Amino acid sequence: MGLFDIFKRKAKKETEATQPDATPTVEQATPAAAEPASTAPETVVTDEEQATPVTEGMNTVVTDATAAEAEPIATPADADSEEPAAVEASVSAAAEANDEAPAEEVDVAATEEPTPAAVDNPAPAAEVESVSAESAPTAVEPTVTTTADEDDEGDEADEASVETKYEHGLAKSRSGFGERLNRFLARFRSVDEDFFDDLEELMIESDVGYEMAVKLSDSLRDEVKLQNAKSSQEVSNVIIEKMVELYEAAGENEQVALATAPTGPTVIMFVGVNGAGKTTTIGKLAARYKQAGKKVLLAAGDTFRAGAAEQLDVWAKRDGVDIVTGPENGDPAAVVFDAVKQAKADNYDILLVDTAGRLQNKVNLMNELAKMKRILTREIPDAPHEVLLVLDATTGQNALNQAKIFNDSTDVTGIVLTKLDGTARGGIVLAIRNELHIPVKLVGLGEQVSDLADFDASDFVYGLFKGLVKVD
Ligand SMILES: Nc1nc2c(ncn2[C@@H]2O[C@H](COP(=O)(O)OP(=O)(O)OP(=O)(O)O)[C@@H](O)[C@H]2O)c(=O)[nH]1
Repeated sequence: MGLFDIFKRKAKKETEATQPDATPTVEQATPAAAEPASTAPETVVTDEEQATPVTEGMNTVVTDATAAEAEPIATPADADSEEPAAVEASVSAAAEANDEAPAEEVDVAATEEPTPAAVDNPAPAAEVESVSAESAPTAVEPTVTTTADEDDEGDEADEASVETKYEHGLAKSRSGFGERLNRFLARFRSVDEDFFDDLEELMIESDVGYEMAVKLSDSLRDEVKLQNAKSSQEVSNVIIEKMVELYEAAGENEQVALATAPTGPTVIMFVGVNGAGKTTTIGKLAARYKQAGKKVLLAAGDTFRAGAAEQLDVWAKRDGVDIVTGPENGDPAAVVFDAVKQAKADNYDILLVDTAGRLQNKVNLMNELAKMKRILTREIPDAPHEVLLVLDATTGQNALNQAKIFNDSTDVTGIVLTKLDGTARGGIVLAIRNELHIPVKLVGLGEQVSDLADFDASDFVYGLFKGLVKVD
């Protein structure tokens, strides 16, 4: 679906939602007020005086009062609060880009794969903890039960709540992008080489990646479409429209829905560096499955980081799901083995496997992940059904480098992009699609249990550009 279709559909839904009855109100009768609140300015930038003045260190002003109210523009301090993405070659180095510096590095190669005997009798290694829903603390989100009659209404409400999550979660990116776009448009005089240089800079600052930035400016150059764009609003629309076109083209045939096992437990393995949000994502996803009536088991496969199993245990209790843990510094493969056995024997629907996030080098990482996968596959031939790489969106290009390393180590089937709410550069989604061709399947839009959403390209695009695109 094209950019303007998305915006028209969403704007229509919003209008319907805000105008429940057909009786025109005084506000509706006024053309200006009938305009969606998100409407971006139609500023014709023709000379110095008319250009929106942008001063480093000051808030950029959106010239249209309505848009300014709806979309407060981030201060440069906000937008620039993230460290410039450093290019790191090793997994350890990439892990250091995260705020939380884990204490230890573990040489997994030194850890023996469990011998068949050990695997057959791994009793001392792991501990299965059953958490009854009654004894568990109340989950952050209330369980919603619906009758069949309420299903349609429920679906609409769910859809609306997902859209709202995206809108709120992407507020920082939207204002960051808006601020950069305003700065760019303030400099816009004519479509010349400086224009394309500035455009590439704008895109790179927004984390869309160098390749995507160049692709975008090249395709705009080719089309010379911008030659006809007279106002800053038209220029802005053309740029965003082209970006969405390239984004959609790069994602053809991507399967974004999470895979499920045809029979038996669905096994999902989570990989990624420490601090990316693996545990939190597992906790959020477990809550979601539990609410959908599934029997869920967690495997605390990160035995190396002190406190990792405890952190997952807190989520298990909160969600009212079961967990298999092992001793600290024990063999994670033994935990995985116990968990998959348990999942099969006790008819669990879902097994979510946490893994270590920090290993000494790529070879160790590869060995460790391969070992876990082998154990899962031995017990359930088509498992793991998903290997989800958890990436922290605030680490920008570093997240891309991590993705390349992990993808070399194990076949990643999808990406969970966390902390999108914490970045002013949501363009990372475009870079991932363009450079990695691994589908983003889930997005983290906050720290609460409900702040996890299936990735939806339309909701994402709307959340990112709302207020910057004008639909006639
Ligand atoms: N704002 C925000 N914070 C998040 C999100 N996902 C995770 N976090 C936070 O990120 C921090 C790290 O998350 P964890 O789940 O512990 O990360 P991890 O990858 O499991 O890290 P290790 O346990 O060290 O391997 C926590 O403070 C989480 O609350 C998100 O989508 N948005």
